[in-house]
Amino acid sequence: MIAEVIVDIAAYPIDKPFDYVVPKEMEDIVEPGVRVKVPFGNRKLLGFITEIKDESDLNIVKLKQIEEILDITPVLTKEMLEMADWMKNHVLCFEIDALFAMLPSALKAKYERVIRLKDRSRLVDSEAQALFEKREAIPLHDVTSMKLLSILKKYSEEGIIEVETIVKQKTSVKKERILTIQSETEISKLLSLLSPQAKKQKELMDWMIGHAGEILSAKYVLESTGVQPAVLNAVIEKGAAITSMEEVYRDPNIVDLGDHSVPFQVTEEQAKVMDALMKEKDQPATFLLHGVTGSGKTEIYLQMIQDVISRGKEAIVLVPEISLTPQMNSRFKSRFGDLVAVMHSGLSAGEKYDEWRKIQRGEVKVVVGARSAIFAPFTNLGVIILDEEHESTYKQDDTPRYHARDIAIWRSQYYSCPVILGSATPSLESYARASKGVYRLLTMKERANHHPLPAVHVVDMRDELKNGNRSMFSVDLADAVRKRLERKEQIVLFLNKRGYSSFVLCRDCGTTVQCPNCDISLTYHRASEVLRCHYCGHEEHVPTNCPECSSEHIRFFGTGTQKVEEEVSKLFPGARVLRMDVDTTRQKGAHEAILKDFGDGKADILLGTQMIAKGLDFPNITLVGVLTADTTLNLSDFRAAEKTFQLLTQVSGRAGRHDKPGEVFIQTYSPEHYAIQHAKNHSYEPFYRQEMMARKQYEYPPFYYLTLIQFSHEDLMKVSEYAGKTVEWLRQRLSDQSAVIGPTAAAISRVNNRYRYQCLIKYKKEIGLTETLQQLIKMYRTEWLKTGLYMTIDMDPSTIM
Ligand SMILES: Nc1ncnc2c1ncn2[C@@H]1O[C@H](COP(=O)(O)OP(=O)(O)OP(=O)(O)O)[C@@H](O)[C@H]1O
Ligand SMILES: [Zn+2]
Ligand SMILES: [Zn+2]
Repeated sequence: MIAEVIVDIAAYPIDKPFDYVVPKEMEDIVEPGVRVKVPFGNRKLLGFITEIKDESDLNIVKLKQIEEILDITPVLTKEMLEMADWMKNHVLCFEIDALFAMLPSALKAKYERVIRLKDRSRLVDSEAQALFEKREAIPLHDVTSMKLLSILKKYSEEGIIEVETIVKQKTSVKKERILTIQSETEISKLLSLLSPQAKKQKELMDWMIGHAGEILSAKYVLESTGVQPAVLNAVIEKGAAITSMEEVYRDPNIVDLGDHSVPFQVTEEQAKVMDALMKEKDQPATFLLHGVTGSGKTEIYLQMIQDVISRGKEAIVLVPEISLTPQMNSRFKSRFGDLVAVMHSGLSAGEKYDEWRKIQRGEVKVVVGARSAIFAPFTNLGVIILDEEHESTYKQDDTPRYHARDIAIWRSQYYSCPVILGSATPSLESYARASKGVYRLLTMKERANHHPLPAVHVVDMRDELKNGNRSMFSVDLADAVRKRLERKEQIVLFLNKRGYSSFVLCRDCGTTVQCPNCDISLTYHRASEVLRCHYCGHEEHVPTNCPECSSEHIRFFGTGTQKVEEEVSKLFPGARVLRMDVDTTRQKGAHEAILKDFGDGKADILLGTQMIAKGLDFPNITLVGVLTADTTLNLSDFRAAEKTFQLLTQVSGRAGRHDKPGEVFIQTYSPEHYAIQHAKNHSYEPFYRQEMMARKQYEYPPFYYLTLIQFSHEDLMKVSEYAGKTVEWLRQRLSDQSAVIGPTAAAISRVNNRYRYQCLIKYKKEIGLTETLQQLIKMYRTEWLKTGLYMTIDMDPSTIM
């Protein structure tokens, strides 16, 4: 018996499975989707069995043997193996990269595997009985008899045993110090021996007498009594309590934001949409649900999923970045409870693996998660939903460079179930497809409560400057804020993008302080008084003199959220502000905590970046202020206008969602720009038409396809040489239907001391492009890589910067 194995060796020039001989005794156990350890050269590698066959085309004598089996039941389904086969050509990656993308990281390396006994009474084989005699769990590694392994495989399928992966977390398992307080008599005895100077210890022991015999966490004791840890330790040492470390259950933090647990009576528009969906609930159809902000798209998702669950099927819901939308989480949990798993980047490897297992075992029916949740190992999918489908986070910018939407559509065909792409501002691509009838367009033009969309005012900041207002608040916005503060209503202040916004500038010579490794300005962090590079992590102190001209007139410039916060406290003394940005949300659960506080009315103003633009649904928000609309507009990217329009529409949509009417102020230096004007009027379609004309004229998607090839090298000459070679090579091979543009230096021309170049292929139809690029990759991996060059190919770049 021969197994085809995809091995974990990404630097290899060719992407193909290798044949291995299956040792006789393993024959009953191996099957596609199982992980194995195999010899490769003089190394041992992790691999996946993709196929079992009787014979090899190669000389059997030369074939090596599988060395070890890591799973007794497959971790990859047949569907995943097929999907990987499709992905490697679709996104130009190696099959192994596709397979790894589908699994939680816990299964990517070789972690310890443990067989756990679940039902002793059904252990019938004497060998198995002997194995588990006196033990509930044994390392899989210890089972060397293949006969025994094949018995265990059968048990595992029948649910008598279970194989678990023990994940050794870098941060170690979450443990808490637990105290068992001694009896009253014991503590009284200790008290009598205490020296009279030890007042604090006496205080603590007195408190403990009131809690004699209780089991409490050390944290609780410290918080309740206010004593220092040293005092607690001294008392424990004397014997007033016994301590132990106990593991706390890993539970992805979901804050209950008080959501409806029963379905709403649908509105007329919602009912129409539901009807259309229900008619094709068994069809692999892709729907584009275009509904204005607050139209109740989430309610559609919830009711659709309710139906899917009632038919015994499963649902995947993707959200752009779940840690940014705790409200979504909370809504799904309150409707479906324990049937929901969550998957996002904020979870530890262990938590992710726990959630993944819940899905694989069929314990949950719904997964709500970020991009990679599209690979959730469900086997009976009934619907796949992408909320905010226009978001660029659905595209992975690293190998494998897949778009979750494409994977969703592939899976929907596999299971013959619908895909719902939802957005108030669909991507141009999706809307164009819907207009052509490739997707079904469903529209909701009204808010669920029939209230109007908020009134949007565009403020020309050039006029403010002319009138001598140098503040970042226009007179009108400042007035509006004051009114809300008086009326005790809530305000969202949105600062477009943090990155470039806060840098150090010399007022005499105009120099900005640059990263020594990258071609970009350093960002100023006020809290720690340092300059930091967001590309390579370089950090330095703020200089007192300009590095170029030595002038002392060097100061930070721009509008970071911290600076806005300071200005707010000056302009609106007494206003309570919550700031939500990368700095304030570093800690786990911080997003949820900030939103909960805001929802509970503990602040008047929520100030933040991109992460507050989406998904917020709070009744008391009546004013949204966009401090700087222009940042995204000025990006040298063909999607700049689209991104600006989307962002402004989304953030405006946070205002006036419930009974109180909303108002929005957009501050800009280019008020006449069509992206801003159409956002002001909430007019998606006119924006779409105008933007489509521009795309057509400049030959960009969705009229043309793009492939971006990027190069980097420590040596500037080398990188431009290889980029040039590639362009020549491609021009010789591609038809004259395609344009190869470049080579040019990338917008950020140096990162981490590597110079960056790129070229762009624009085409409408290019048969054989994939094969040509695969040849290019082979050439790169066999020859160019050795010279220190890196090359990446993106068949559907989300940006070309
Ligand atoms: N049929 C309904 N009856 C009453 N209230 C509803 C109904 N449907 C939705 N709502 C409420 O209307 C508000 C807006 O709905 P939802 O958040 O689902 O909108 P959305 O389309 O997802 O908006 P956005 O794109 O801005 O996130 C929510 O508070 C929701 O609870
Ligand atoms: Zn200077
Ligand atoms: Zn840098």
